[in-house]
Amino acid sequence: MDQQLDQNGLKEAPVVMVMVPFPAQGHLNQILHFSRLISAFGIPVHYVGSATHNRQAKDRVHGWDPLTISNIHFHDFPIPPFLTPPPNPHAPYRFPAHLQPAWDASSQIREPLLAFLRSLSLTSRRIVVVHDSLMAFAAEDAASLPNAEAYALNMISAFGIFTYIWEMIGKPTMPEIVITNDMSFEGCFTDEIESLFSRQLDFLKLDSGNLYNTCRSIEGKFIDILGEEKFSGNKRNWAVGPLNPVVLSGSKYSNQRHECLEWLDKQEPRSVLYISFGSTTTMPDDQIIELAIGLERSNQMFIWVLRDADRGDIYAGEEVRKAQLPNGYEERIDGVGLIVRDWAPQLEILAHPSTGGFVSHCGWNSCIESISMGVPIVAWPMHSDQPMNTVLITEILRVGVIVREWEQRDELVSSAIIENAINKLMASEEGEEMRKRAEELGGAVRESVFEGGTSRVDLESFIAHITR
Ligand SMILES: O=c1ccn([C@@H]2O[C@H](COP(=O)(O)OP(=O)(O)O[C@H]3O[C@H](CO)[C@@H](O)[C@H](O)[C@H]3O)[C@@H](O)[C@H]2O)c(=O)[nH]1
Repeated sequence: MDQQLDQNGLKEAPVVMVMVPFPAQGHLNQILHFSRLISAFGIPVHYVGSATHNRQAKDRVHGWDPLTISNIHFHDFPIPPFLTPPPNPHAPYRFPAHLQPAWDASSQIREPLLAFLRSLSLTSRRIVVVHDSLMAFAAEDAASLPNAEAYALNMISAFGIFTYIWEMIGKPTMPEIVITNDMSFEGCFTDEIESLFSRQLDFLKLDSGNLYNTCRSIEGKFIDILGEEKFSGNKRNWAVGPLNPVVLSGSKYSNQRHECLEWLDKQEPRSVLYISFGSTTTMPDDQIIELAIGLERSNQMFIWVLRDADRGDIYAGEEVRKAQLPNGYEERIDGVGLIVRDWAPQLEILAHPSTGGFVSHCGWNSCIESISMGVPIVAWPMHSDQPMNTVLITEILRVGVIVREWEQRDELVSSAIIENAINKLMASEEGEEMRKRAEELGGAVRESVFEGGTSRVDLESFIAHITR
């Protein structure tokens, strides 16, 4: 925003935005994509975090290059050293509890953040703090300054947020919603993360409004419900998603195209299944074997990203487990399947015309990236909001099939179950209908971010509000 003249003809400092992300890939990513959208309005954006998490966010972004945007400024704040243990493939639950030390240490950015906000406060007309809903202390810090205000950027689906609040307020009857038995967060989190959520509740009351990474064509009904007083306490809401670019250009990877994209170029349209479980899933060895066999028996072409969950510090350099595949597997699948063990360009893979389906744990980024590229999903939820996203994908939007019900989460999923779910999506009439619905929905979602689309209108309304 250019500097403006106030009524005395003096130059007013601009509105500036400070982004406060939560240090996990699926969160760093969304707030960085949001920074790109905001910076396009000429508003200076300050993205704050520890050096390692800022580096991670920049290194892994897909679809655009943050270093080409001069009004996004990264600030490395000191945090105490933290343990960065490997994920435990044999833990009794799939939640990535090994990330807890990184999350605990990152709460220590509060002190440098407050000092930074105070200094900006002296030179800016207004500071707009946009924080992850898990870093809501930033709302209290904003409230301590005369010219700052805070907004929560919600990183999960509106349906997921609705269900979470609805369970918390005692599951009131809601005639406009079909309530099903699988609408519950039971077994999704550890006690530590539940306690982190509860610590945010008082801070969140200090926010001036809520931003959502979703759009009306995906979940208009739930966006409306979240606008009701009992859900948002009369705060303003803006649904500005998908935050990921829907047209990919200027990627920092464009000069060094990943080999899997070259391989995709050679395949038939919509023929390839993409398999990836995000950045927080670690499967035990026996489950990896069943998945390998199920994939092979499905006779589909595939790209499988076979990685463990991230560590708290992805640059710490400790050894990474190399998951074992059945004997001779990689030779047998040569020409049919590709195993990727490094960081895959997911957004580019989903946008590629040869990609026809996605076996996903249903993290919200994966869901909204897949929906915005028109790719249907084989849903295999592991923890957190993923079971709720599965309900949204398979029952509400009907753009996917489920691998196994959430109640069976502790059981080994056999190769036969995996093979059936894959073939239902990739090689059945029902799957074809889902693919058509996914393509239509993708088209509507992409339109929503262009001129006149609902998410664009909400984004412009948010900009008008903060620059008032
Ligand atoms: O090789 C890879 C693996 C992942 N990704 C990207 O990494 C992100 C992964 O995010 P997501 O699909 O949301 O999964 P998680 O990493 O598991 O995300 C966590 O954060 C999300 C946002 O709160 C929640 O919805 C999830 O349940 C939670 O596990 C996506 O943008 C992917 O495109 C890649 O680009 N390449």
